[in-house]
Amino acid sequence: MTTPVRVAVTGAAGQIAYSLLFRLAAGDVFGPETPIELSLIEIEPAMAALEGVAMELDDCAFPLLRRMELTTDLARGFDGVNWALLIGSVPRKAGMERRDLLGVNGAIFRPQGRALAEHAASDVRVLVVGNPCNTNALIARENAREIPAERWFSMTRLDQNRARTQLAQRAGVALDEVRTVAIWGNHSATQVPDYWHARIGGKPATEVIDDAAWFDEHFIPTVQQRGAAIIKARGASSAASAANAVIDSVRSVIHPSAADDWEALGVVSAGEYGIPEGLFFGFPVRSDGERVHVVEGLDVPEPLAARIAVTRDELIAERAEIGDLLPSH
Ligand SMILES: NC(=O)C1=CN([C@@H]2O[C@H](COP(=O)(O)OP(=O)(O)OC[C@H]3O[C@@H](n4cnc5c(N)ncnc54)[C@H](O)[C@@H]3O)[C@@H](O)[C@H]2O)C=CC1
Ligand SMILES: O=C([O-])CC(=O)C(=O)O
Repeated sequence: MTTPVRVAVTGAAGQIAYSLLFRLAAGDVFGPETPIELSLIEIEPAMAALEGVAMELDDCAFPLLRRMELTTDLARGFDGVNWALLIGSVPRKAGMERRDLLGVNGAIFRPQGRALAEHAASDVRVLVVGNPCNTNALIARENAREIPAERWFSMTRLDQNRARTQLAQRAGVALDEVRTVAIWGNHSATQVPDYWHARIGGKPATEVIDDAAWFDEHFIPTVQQRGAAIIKARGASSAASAANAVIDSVRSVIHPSAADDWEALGVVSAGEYGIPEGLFFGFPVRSDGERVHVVEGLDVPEPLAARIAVTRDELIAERAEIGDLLPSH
């Protein structure tokens, strides 16, 4: 029998988790042969709601779901986990930028980093979703340096999915015609949805969509501002699409990438494309099914370089704000 995968989900009674957990337990991420043990982590006021979610999971009678642990205790919650999906945190409201959440959310990720280093399985991989996700990931990782850099990710996949859909709709083609869409930098309004390298039906997107102004004036701002547009329309931040992006992110790490495509993930910079080492930066990445690598050697035209510099500087500024959450303090 296949060994069960043990997955911790923080914020397990929240909106994103409510769209995620049922798909995880159904096998959408690790496949129909892999049993799953869920470690559902919440804060005390949400434990009653979490009991309700767990009852619903029970009531689905998922054959793959072997065990559930419901806890507020990080040592218990992260014990032996192979994956940690760090979602639990406060979402922004209309009028806020994600970075405005650093004060309230940043402190969550320091003890979580420590507990992961002390209790998780030796092969643990961590995906940070709670915003601002790149810098929250930095806080967790800096407090858990025992976990190798290549096992940490922050989520930019929702931006990539948004970008692919915008391109497919504008070109009037099926989604799987759209390939090699990169998201550079921060999961914020400075992110760079990259149309320069995107391909549609095997050709450069800029050849297929013969409307140069559309890319800068519509495509980039639409993707950068999509989260805010959803908050305005729904009165709450994106949840089902975020959960879907969590599933896509994990799958893109554990499965080899398609030969003619790449994925979007925030990873720890090793200095690629001149990004300072240690920052969590959205890059185009490829996986061999075990390990994720940044796609290197892409030409970076000047307008793209200028935009990458803006999002890089924002991440440097965010890092400067969280000094007291780093381990030397
Ligand atoms: N990276 C991305 O692409 C996206 C990130 N997000 C972010 O994901 C986060 C969660 O969003 P939602 O699920 O909609 O929020 P939500 O408010 O519905 O749920 C958050 C849950 O986290 C729990 N929580 C708070 N502090 C916690 C802690 N210290 N430990 C464990 N659980 C804790 C809360 O009790 C709540 O149940 C937000 O920060 C949001 O901005 C949302 C969409 C996309
Ligand atoms: O915009 C937000 O606050 C939630 C989020 O990260 C997204 O939808 O991309």
